Amino acid sequence: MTPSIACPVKCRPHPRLAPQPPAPSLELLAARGAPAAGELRASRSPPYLSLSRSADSFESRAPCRGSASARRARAAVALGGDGQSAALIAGAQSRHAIFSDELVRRAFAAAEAAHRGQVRASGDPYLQHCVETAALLAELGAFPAVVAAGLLHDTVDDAGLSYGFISEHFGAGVADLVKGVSKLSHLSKLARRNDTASRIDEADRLRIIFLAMEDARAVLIKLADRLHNMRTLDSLPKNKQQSFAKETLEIFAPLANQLGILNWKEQLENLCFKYLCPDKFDELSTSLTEFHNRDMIAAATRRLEQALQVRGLSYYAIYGRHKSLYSIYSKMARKKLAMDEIYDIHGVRVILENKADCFAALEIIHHLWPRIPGKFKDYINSPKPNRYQSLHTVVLTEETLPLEIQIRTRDMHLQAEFGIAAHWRYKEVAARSCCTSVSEMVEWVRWVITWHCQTLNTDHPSSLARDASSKETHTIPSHSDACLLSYSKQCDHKGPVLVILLENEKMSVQEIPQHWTIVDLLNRSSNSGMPLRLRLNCHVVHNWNQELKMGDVLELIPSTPCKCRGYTREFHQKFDQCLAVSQS
Ligand SMILES: Nc1nc2c(ncn2[C@@H]2O[C@H](COP(=O)(O)OP(=O)(O)OP(=O)(O)O)[C@@H](O)[C@H]2O)c(=O)[nH]1
Ligand SMILES: Nc1ncnc2c1ncn2[C@@H]1O[C@H](COP(=O)(O)OP(=O)(O)OP(=O)(O)O)[C@@H](O)[C@H]1O
Repeated sequence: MTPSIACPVKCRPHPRLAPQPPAPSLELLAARGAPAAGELRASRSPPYLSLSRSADSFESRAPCRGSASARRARAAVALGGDGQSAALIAGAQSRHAIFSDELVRRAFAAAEAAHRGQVRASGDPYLQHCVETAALLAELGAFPAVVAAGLLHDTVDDAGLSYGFISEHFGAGVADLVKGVSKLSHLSKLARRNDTASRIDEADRLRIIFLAMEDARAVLIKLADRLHNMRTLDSLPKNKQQSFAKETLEIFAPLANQLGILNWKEQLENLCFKYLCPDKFDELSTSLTEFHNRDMIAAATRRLEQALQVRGLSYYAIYGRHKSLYSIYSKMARKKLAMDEIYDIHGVRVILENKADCFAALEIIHHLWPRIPGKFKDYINSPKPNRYQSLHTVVLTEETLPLEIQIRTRDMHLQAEFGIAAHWRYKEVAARSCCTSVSEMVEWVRWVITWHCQTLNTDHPSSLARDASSKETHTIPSHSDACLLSYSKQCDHKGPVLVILLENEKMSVQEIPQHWTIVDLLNRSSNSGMPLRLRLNCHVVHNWNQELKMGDVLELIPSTPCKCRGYTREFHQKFDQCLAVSQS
């Protein structure tokens, strides 16, 4: 007898990565890649909420209110917040049980006190943004610490709470996450000011830095923050909408894709599309009504399940997805096609045990629906150069619409999702350079996120997540000092090092060889004279001969231009000595 839609499957761990997080089940992959059959979302339209915001940032900043907000936050943590917040927390709790968690409730109280009086441009309380950011993380199934950090993510930058305060009340783990999000926000702001998104290579490098310099969970929180901000972009002036949308399209949506959070990626892209090309967005949305059938995938999936059962063919998963509007638009532009020439607006995927079952399923499918000539591809017998394997066919359904069906084994599926044929890589990096160590690092982060969400995911429970008691026994894996995929100082990874250079508020993302020092970088990049001082990751630099590492932010604070070109090590040794003497 055929099993139900998705039985838990033991997945093969990626052979090159250590330590391995527990492998994700196909159920999870289905849940994250596309809704499982029977769980299809009612509409693929992006949820455009009507929250609005102010000009330069997403909130109206209150005057310097750090110490007062810290006092209120301290009181709120002790007392559990004030009565006014009851409706917001109750709303959040009704959506996600995690908002009843003790740590999360205290974080809510602290965020409420810290942001009290701050409003969005729409007039909505700022706290609403914090709650929505945390709710997005809760939807992914994040740990309480991550949800708490989501609630607190702006309290350091925008409400004057300190790292020490958060660490004292919520632990160093939560404080580190908040600090990480702050760093990412800072870099993102610089990137917007410098229009980094317009320079593809720099945008690529910036994403890599984001992944390399922070705990993957801080990136998750930043993504959730950006998704909610994109959903509430309406009241910003047009130029701000454009710069947020541009940055989101080039940096945050690809990040979500690399991390395997496809649902967020699609929402971000659709929102960017709406703000960047409003006319095209409206035109395609209208045309799509002709080619889009909300119920077709669920109906086709049911029919296919029944047919497989009748033939006694077991399968691991069957699920479908509607292609997003932005993906349709991109494919039309890339291939110069009209909408009626896009055959995968509706798609279904079937995952089976072995090759023979794949071909048997193909035969069943071709009996169920007439095939569209010229659309069958046998990547099982003829794998793509990147080792992607699958059978693809397009059939015409009862609704007289094309349906693309992909058929593969679970190993082929894991290869397509996590291996060299991984979707993010196949889509985005083919045309761009991406060194092996960076690819591996992204794979690692993706595994971590997948593992993290699977373990905790409450909306799509897996065999692992069902046992609530198992939650606390897992912590997110991290690189050991010896791990080659880590970019920590101790590691001797083989790829280039990416650092951020700030000069007069101008930011550039620089690729430098391993073991380069600050002096090496200055010699290469500066032509505007000798900087008076340097700051590395916000600390004044005394030793200019120190090596730079992945994700370092080097700030040049210039003095008057000087005619001498080049910075010799000897000069800097002397300079350092002078500095040391003057500071002693
Ligand atoms: N992960 C992954 N998916 C792939 C790869 N190649 C194809 N696919 C999937 O298969 C779908 C269709 O691929 P093909 O049958 O080769 O079709 P195509 O030549 O791209 O063009 P169309 O037939 O117009 O879609 C893509 O939209 C992807 O979903 C790959 O290398 N890696
Ligand atoms: N037939 C299908 N059934 C289920 N999921 C699919 C199917 N085709 C693609 N997907 C998944 O849906 C997500 C979004 O796919 P999308 O159509 O945007 O990109 P794509 O498949 O690479 O298409 P293309 O390159 O043709 O534009 C990806 O995770 C992809 O693996």
